[in-house]
Amino acid sequence: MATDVHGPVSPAATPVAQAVHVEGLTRAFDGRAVVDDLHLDLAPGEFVALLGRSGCGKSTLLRVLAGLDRDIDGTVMVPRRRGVAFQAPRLMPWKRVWRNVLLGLPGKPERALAEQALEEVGLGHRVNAWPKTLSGGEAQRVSLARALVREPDLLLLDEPFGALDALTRINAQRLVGELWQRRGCAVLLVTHDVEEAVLLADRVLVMDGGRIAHEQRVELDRPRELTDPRFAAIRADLLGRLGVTPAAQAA
Ligand SMILES: Nc1ncnc2c1ncn2[C@@H]1O[C@H](COP(=O)(O)OP(=O)(O)OP(=O)(O)O)[C@@H](O)[C@H]1O
Repeated sequence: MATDVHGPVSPAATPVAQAVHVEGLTRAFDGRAVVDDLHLDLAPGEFVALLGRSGCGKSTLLRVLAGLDRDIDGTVMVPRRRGVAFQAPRLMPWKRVWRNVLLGLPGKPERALAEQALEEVGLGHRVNAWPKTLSGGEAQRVSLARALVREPDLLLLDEPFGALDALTRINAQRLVGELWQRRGCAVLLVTHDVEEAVLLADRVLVMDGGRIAHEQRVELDRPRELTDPRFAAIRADLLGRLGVTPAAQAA
């Protein structure tokens, strides 16, 4: 796996067999460290969800891992092949769907690549559509196809289902779970939704104070059942760590 390194490489950070290796990462804005001496490793093919209160630095961390923000201290090692999808699909309205999927790829990529990726997200019939004719869920799937067309070893998802209605969201979650199992890439999913995190991830991280404050492995078989008491227990524990009281959970 070809690796990108941002920041100085410390002797300890020789290319370990990890999809992500972060050592002592700090990102400050106006003298305030939003990410503060953070350490993080993701194994190849591991699905990790990242939770945390609003403003705790999740998106900042994701942008650094995506290589969109390099104004950092510490060391970040990530695969060269990365795909990113954000809450807003960020499609270019003047380009047809297939061209949006190929956006930013080097050289002159074949249209067939976009068609394949769109097929994979269930949008084979929308290849020629204009973005404005897509539903919110479809636009989000185009954005996923754009991430997949890069054959990523690491998929970075920043609340990709945040703006979707409940039913579309459930379908999108299922799709991401299937894509992950088929592709075998590592995934880091930033979400506010504890249930979504426990449903999809091998490991759930809670960020607080600019660091990973808690880590929870989810060792339940897939597909996971919301009604499984073990699921409910993990969910309740994570909600508690996010400051949601048992009374509020029951409401
Ligand atoms: N470019 C920037 N300039 C100044 N401050 C910033 C910048 N980007 C982020 N911040 C600040 O960093 C903090 C963390 O922001 P970030 O978006 O990473 O949080 P988050 O955990 O993703 O929040 P949310 O869950 O609400 O999306 C916030 O206080 C935010 O205002």
